[in-house]
Amino acid sequence: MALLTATQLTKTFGGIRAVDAASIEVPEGSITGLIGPNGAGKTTLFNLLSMFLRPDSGEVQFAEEPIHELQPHQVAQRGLVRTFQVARVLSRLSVLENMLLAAQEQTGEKFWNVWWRSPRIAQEEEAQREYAWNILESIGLAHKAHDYAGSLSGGQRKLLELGRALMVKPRLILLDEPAAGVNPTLINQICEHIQAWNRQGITFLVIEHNMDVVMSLCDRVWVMAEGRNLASGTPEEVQNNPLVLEAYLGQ
Ligand SMILES: Nc1ncnc2c1ncn2[C@@H]1O[C@H](COP(=O)(O)OP(=O)(O)OP(=O)(O)O)[C@@H](O)[C@H]1O
Repeated sequence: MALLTATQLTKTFGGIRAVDAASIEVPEGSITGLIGPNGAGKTTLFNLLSMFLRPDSGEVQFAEEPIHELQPHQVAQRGLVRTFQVARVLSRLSVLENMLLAAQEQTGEKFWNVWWRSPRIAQEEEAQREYAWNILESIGLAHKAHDYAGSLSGGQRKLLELGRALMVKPRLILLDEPAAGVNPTLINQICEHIQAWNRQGITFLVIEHNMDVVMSLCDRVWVMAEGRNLASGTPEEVQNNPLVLEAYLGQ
């Protein structure tokens, strides 16, 4: 079953058609890849899928419901969250505080709920704290919980972004370049964490330029070029597709 389906999405910026009638399907339980040369429209497509940008036209269905009229926090409440190419961690807060804030930020929780601590809210906060610890342990960041997020390496920030996305117990995570700027050892660890969470039932759509990562991680890959769909198939099919090679070489 498709968990996410986008049909004929278009987005223009001034004269530039960043996404041009592009479609994509993400099967439930999959790790699906999204690749394409620089400027192909991948990040813009992510923004459209998570409602950070509104499409000029086209439709997005998540869990069989249309979501293209919703706000990003409403999309997150339904279980679709995204990470960013440049990790959006708050450097002057601790790793644990970043985790705790993520759930509130992503689901649009009201500010007064955060400081007006009724016993029920205090209890929920305790449960969230425990959940955050469990995630930090599972992604190997528990020993950094009380360090400033600003002191983390690029790869650890990417892990923290993954952790923050996991805080809202999502069904689907859109991961924007999880391996970019990360050292090879940590790339392997990030891949293992993604696979482990996938086995626990979370679906992933991953933008990635590192082809080794795409090949080892993804069940199926969609290729974009100049805002449009170019190809889709298994990683091997896509890698051997002459159109795909041409799009990359022509860059
Ligand atoms: N806010 C914006 N205003 C104007 N043009 C934009 C905007 N966002 C993206 N674009 C343009 O849209 C096109 C697609 O950009 P996008 O960032 O989606 O590509 P990408 O495939 O994610 O590229 P990369 O792999 O380099 O991150 C590019 O030509 C880009 O310059």
